[in-house]
Amino acid sequence: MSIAAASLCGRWRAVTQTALQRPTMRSTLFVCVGGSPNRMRDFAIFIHQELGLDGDGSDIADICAGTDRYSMYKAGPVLSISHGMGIPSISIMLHELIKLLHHAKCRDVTIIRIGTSGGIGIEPGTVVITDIAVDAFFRPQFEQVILDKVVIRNTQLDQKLAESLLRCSKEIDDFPTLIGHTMCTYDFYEGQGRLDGALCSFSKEEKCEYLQKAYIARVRNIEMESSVFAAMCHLCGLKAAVVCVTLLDRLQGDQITHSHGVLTEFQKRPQKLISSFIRKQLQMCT
Ligand SMILES: O=P(O)(O)O[C@H]1O[C@H](CO)[C@@H](O)[C@H]1O
Ligand SMILES: O=c1cc[nH]c(=O)[nH]1
Repeated sequence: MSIAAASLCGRWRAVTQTALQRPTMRSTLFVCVGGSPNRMRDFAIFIHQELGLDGDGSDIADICAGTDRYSMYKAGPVLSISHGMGIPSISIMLHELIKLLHHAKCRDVTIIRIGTSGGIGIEPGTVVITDIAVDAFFRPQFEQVILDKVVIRNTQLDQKLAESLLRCSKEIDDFPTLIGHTMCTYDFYEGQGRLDGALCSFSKEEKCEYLQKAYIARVRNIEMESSVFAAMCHLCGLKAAVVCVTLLDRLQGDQITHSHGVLTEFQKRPQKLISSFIRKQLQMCT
């Protein structure tokens, strides 16, 4: 365990056990993760208000304030944690989180990544619930190098949870939501077939051909964490989902051109869906 995680352990145990012991909340803990510390703070405040907890939540404290590697907030039975960008970053956070959940004896944990992504052939603003994460070759697997060996791990997410989330989205009906494959890459630019990075070694035609192949392989969005997230949660027996809004349609271009206001509203969509889902799970009225 890293120093950051070790110093958190006592506090974490108190935090998670309080959540588990709340009689009205039942023994359910929801962990929501996403790249940006600000987004995850906003989500913590939003869910605090949605759950009708005391106050407006604006004084919520970062449980991980001792490190700037990630932020963690607690609102009732919900933990909201940032993980940075990319597989190595989320993987470190998940190792530490899963150990802490274990030491705190947490049971019945549902973990959901709420993020952003690039869509393929779907309207920008669509929320994609991932059924399986695939790699850049459209294979449903995550390759973990351990010592000098490549270990292949399963990237299947919880199908029942994905279907429950889709049902929940139909009740909100404010924005399009679908279930599809999510491609997880190691890079935002060349790794996602962008022509506008500092380096680019392929033509527009090659890029279009690749993204069309992805669409045919049932990939509906691209992001950078889902495969290791799915693999680690699957191996550790955590019920997990990935719910990402698409900021653009990659078949139309590479640059995110919507206004700040539109993008802010898009980023709220997975949060609204997850809030509605959590409220239902806790059997609160919508
Ligand atoms: O919206 P978040 O959770 O930050 O995730 C997406 O955004 C980042 C790229 O801008 C990558 O980490 C990608 O997975
Ligand atoms: O195109 C995009 C948008 C958000 N995040 C990604 O990884 N890719």
